[in-house]
Amino acid sequence: MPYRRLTVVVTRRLPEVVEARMAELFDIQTGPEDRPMSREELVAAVKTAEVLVPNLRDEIDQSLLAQAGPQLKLIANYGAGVDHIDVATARQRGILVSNTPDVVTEDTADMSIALILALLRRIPEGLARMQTEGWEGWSPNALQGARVAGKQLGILGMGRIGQALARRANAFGMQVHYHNRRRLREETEADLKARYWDSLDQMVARMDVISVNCPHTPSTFHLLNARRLKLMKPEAVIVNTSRGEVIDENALTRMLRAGEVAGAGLDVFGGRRDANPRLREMSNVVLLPHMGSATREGRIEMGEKVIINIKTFADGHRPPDQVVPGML
Ligand SMILES: NC(=O)C1=CN([C@@H]2O[C@H](COP(=O)(O)OP(=O)(O)OC[C@H]3O[C@@H](n4cnc5c(N)ncnc54)[C@H](O)[C@@H]3O)[C@@H](O)[C@H]2O)C=CC1
Ligand SMILES: O=C(O)C(=O)CO
Repeated sequence: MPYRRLTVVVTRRLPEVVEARMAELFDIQTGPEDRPMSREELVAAVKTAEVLVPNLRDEIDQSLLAQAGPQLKLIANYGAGVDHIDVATARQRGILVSNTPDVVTEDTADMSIALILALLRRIPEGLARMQTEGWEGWSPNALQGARVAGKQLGILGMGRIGQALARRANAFGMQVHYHNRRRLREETEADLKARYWDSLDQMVARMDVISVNCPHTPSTFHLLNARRLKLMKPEAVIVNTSRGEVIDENALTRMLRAGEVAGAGLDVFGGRRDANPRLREMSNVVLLPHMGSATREGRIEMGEKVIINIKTFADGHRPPDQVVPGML
């Protein structure tokens, strides 16, 4: 039987090589400009697409899915996190959801470790000083940071990225701890030299660095709320490359201002909006514009994953990276 080309709507421009390969395999539609789709455009997309390729900027919620036509069968997300997609509603409507894990793991773990180094070693302050004042010469008391080796790192969410971070932290001589929905196998723990904490509170209270690496789900929303953040040692810092919603950002901002938390390195912000403006004013805060997985290689591999998920589905099989409710 000849292969029927699926109608695939891609909500945002992807790397050229990915779009070119998609165009060979599918009937693809992308906007002429590189900008997020408006709500009206998204509604039009779910009415015509057999496969929708959204990204984390697109809110694929219940009301959008209610307007989807019966032809929509797969949402092949360009990205690992799927907290912008109502996976349960999609399932009820017989729409499969897939994502792009693994290919974002190493790059995002690099960014977590980069934020840890930046904070502990005060790299942004050094950069800013060079840019504004230039170098005034070496001084024993200038810009003393904290030694990375020997610090206790607590990883919240020991999945793919959490484990890749643990390996990096080992190489830097940090002591690795973790809290996860499920405890890892003994051999994996030994391999990662990681100590498991059943109690998140107890782990938070003892760490020098906390790294957030769990997905945003109903059970992780504000998992690090004001009460838990208050348990942190005042000299401890926190980094987040997962999703902003896992931390109560307003509580964190207040505590950073009050000196109750020593520093924060944030790649992600609640609701995927801009960071609290107060955070921008603080020298002990490092903000990045959600660039944890942003490498040329990674963005192409994410596209390749999307293609494999669609192609496998088109061939009558389940996409290899299918996401089901409750899985994350
Ligand atoms: N900043 C960036 O550019 C990127 C951010 N991400 C974010 O990182 C997240 C994690 O990615 P992966 O490591 O690939 O996911 P993963 O699914 O491999 O690992 C997540 C871990 O969190 C754990 N977890 C889930 N709920 C929990 C809870 N309530 N308490 C404790 N642990 C819990 C899971 O058991 C799992 O071990 C993604 O969901 C995404 O939001 C992913 C890629 C790039
Ligand atoms: O994949 C994700 O979830 C991201 O945040 C961007 O790569």
